[in-house]
Amino acid sequence: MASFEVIGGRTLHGEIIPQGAKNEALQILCAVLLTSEPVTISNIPNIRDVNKLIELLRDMGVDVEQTAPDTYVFKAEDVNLDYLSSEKFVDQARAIRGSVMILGPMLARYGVAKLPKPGGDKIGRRRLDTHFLAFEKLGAKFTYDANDSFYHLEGKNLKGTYMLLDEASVTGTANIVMAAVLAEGITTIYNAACEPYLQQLCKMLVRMGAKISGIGSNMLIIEGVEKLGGTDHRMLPDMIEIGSFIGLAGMTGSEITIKDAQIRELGLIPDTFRRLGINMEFHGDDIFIPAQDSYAIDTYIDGSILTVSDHTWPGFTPDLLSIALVVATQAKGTVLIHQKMFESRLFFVDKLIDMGAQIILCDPHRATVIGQNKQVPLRGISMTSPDIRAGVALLIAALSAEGRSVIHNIEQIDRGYQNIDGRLNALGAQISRL
Ligand SMILES: CC(=O)N[C@H]1[C@@H](OP(=O)(O)OP(=O)(O)OC[C@H]2O[C@@H](n3ccc(=O)[nH]c3=O)[C@H](O)[C@@H]2O)O[C@H](CO)[C@@H](O)[C@@H]1O
Ligand SMILES: C=C(OP(=O)(O)O)C(=O)O
Repeated sequence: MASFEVIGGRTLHGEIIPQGAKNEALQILCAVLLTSEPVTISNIPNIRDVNKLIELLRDMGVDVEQTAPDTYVFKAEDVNLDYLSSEKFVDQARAIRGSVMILGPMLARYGVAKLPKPGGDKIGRRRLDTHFLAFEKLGAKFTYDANDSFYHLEGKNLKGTYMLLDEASVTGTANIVMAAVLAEGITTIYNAACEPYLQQLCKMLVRMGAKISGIGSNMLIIEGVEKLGGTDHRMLPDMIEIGSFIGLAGMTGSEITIKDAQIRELGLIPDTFRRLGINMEFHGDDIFIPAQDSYAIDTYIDGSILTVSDHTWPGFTPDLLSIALVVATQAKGTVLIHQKMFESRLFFVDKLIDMGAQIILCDPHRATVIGQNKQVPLRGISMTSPDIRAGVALLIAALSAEGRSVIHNIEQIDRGYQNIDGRLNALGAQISRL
């Protein structure tokens, strides 16, 4: 288990370029399985989860060539179906959440797919029913083996149909879209998730020859085609990393410019941090966050306490609530953080309380944060990162705190943030890998 040692209390200064989006990358990489032609993908983040998925694809028989540090060409001509029965496949698929999205493309192209329970953050129940109910609607036969937690799918002739998803699952929608593009006839997916990740996936599939309308809305209409061809695709900047940097700047009183942030794709992220008191200016597509000695949480128009809660897109993403929470601990004012989707994502507040933050964990989903207006700084402690976003929230807390902190289990952070210590040290942070 690797750790970061962080010497807090330093202000940072300078420009930072966000990495390519992790959750988009996981979808886009799986889509290369849909064609035998080359697919060139650029702005691929160099992070653990993405590298693991690339390795998995290579081991499945996909030809993978790295042509630049962030660019790869994939050619899925000879996919080895037997590999899905190997022990190595089980280990690889169990290590990341993104592996679940090989199911749709494999089913669509080869009529068969299987997967053990995928990995990802342990942040509460993460059911996959939406995926399998939809595959069944397309005509696939689904079985679940409870002994080894293996999901099996079979179906050579998928047929388009109307479906109303039981929830707007992000990876679920990606999986269904990737199965439907090669199904016969028309598939209508209502209550589809519509995050920028999915919009990017759909746009890429259209460039490959798919027929998809309604992109960006919660109703996707897909007319199946016989085959798809190759394409080029460039990943958007990671909106969760951008939100994390906005929070970091506010909390540490730093002046930071986030370069080429593709602001129109950020939805409510900038405004949510503004309501927590963080000033920012848009200079073209750059976000400039000036140094602030203090910042104040907004109230509602009637003066009542602000709530920051997650929602499916275009609502505020659940992946930034932990960052919003940590930012609030040093703001002036009070906020209720309401994590509606996941039931175990707020428990990391214990560590912030140990650092001196004023937080009441009301129940697993809600925490009231009473900001200390930078009058009482957090103090450095030793702590363990429970999940990727809590890990970065703790890193931000440690960077703002007085003294030395040690964060254990930083593999969680490395899952989704490329060389975070090197990039933040270049802005003046003091983070060492132990
Ligand atoms: C690899 C990847 O892309 N992971 C993201 C993806 O995970 P993932 O696709 O696994 O998450 P889902 O969208 O399926 O659902 C997340 C959780 O929210 C619940 N739920 C979902 C939709 C809904 O309308 N109501 C509801 O309560 C689900 O029951 C589940 O517990 O989307 C999540 C929700 O944005 C993000 O946190 C993850 O970072
Ligand atoms: C929960 C997350 O990732 P995963 O779905 O890969 O666990 C996340 O990116 O915040």
